Amino acid sequence: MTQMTLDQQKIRAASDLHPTPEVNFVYGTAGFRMRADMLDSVLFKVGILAALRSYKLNGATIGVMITASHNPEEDNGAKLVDPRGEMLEQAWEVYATELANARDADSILKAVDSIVAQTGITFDKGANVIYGYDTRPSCASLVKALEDGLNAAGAKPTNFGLKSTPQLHYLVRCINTAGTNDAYGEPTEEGYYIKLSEAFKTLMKGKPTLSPITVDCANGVGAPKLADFLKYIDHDVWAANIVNDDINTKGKLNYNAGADYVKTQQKAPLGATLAPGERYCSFDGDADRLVYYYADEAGVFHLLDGDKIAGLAAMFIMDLVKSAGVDSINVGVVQTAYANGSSTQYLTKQCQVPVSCVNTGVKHLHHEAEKYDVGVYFEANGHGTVLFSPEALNTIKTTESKTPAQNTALKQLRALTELINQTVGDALSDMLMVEVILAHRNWTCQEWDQAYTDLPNRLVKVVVANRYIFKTTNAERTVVEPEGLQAELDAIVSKYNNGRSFVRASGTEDAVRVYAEAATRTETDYLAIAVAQLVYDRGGGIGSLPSI
Ligand SMILES: CC(=O)N[C@H]1[C@@H](OP(=O)(O)O)O[C@H](CO)[C@@H](O)[C@@H]1O
Ligand SMILES: [Mg+2]
Repeated sequence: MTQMTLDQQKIRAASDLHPTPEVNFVYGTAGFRMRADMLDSVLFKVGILAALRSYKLNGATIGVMITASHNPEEDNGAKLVDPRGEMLEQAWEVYATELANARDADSILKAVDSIVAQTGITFDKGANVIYGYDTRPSCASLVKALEDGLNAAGAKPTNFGLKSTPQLHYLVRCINTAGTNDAYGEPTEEGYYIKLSEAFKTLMKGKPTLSPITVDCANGVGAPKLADFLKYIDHDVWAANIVNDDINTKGKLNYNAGADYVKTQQKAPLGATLAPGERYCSFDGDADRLVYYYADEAGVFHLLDGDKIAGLAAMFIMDLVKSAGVDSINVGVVQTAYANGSSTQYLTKQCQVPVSCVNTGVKHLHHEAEKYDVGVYFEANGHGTVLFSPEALNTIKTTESKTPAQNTALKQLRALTELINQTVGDALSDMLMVEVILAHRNWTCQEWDQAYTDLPNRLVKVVVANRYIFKTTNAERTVVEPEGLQAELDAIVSKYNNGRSFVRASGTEDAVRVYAEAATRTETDYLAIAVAQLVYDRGGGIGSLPSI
């Protein structure tokens, strides 16, 4: 039944059951994320907010994903998903933060009223919210808090159960596009597997069978979901060994495993012994990030991160676009300042692909990627995807082939648009894309890695009294405050061959991040520590600094 207004009494009564602790909550880069035992009130309010967002959009289905991605098991979090499967519109992040910090029923109702007034919400079309959660033990009680919020605000809730983050994004888009020209797929988990597996099989047709890949699932939701996906693929076409698939033992989630661990530690996860010549990859805890790696003949570990995946994808798509005779489609790559300098050089100089650099955070990359016909975006940490514009999709769909070769290329391009999850970075879909490209190129990881050599790089965290005094511009590559800091930084950087360094306040941790790269490992370490020292001195550093 639809309603014309919110039931204030209901919200008041329910909010008494979810008291707000004295914590400053922020809807940040990745939604709300912190220790799970602090999040009960937050989830209750996320329920209210998701309902409001749906009312605002005339009953379009909104998603809520309960996860803390690669964070330790004791953390949890929540992110809202907009109707096309995208991240919540930025203006609403402010409302999320306001509501989360309203400490009693009166303040909650006041915050709700203010959101309703500011955004011009009407209630007559009702509200629909779907939600899913990862494998964390805290999810069960947080789901209850979320449901209380949804019910109090009069939304129709649908529990989709255990899901990877990208699966939830997929479902939201499918539900909202069902029955339109733009229908994204069957709004079920099975529909997701069918869409991906059919496209994958089309792309693998006639290509050499790859040796089985080993997939580290960080003991997270990716493990059962990948196992489910495998049921749709004939073992002779493609096979994967799943490691770190224990989602039931306490303390194992993300522990010394997963994409974030492999990227930051630059080593293989627990449970994977690298055999030279074989392929390995890691998902993160909610299966939206992916990195590859391998060992060379000498047993040395090599990482193929988001930058490498972006390069591989961009080159492949450019070639395919040419073979399909749709060269009018332009391909661009979007990176952040954390992209390795060698990757940017390779893309711009060697491949002649336009590259944009934007602020950290997937939403920034996603929006920039929408400006290209085909926008390939990846953070170095392995979160990313490829977006095809509606015009590009239309061209790919309607172009008629003149030769068998063109016909095959067009079919493959169409399948690629189905294989790639266009809503958000998706470890499973991205992995299948990489596997397809390696099969088409007949490449090993080592051959893929030959495109360029990463510059040695180092990421250092500096804890300071107040990280927000560090303000940046130029896609976070230039510091504007504290005044004069950039000049000092430049002076340091100029002493190193191929040196590059920048500093910015983290959006997810209470620290300033220092990134440095240079021609050699030693130079990189010295540069990183010198810049970290500068930040420490200017920012009133706390605790000890990492050493060389
Ligand atoms: C250097 C780095 O990896 N930063 C990460 C990290 O953001 P920070 O704002 O740097 O804390 O978490 C974000 C959310 O997961 C991710 O998008 C981003 O790439
Ligand atoms: Mg994640």
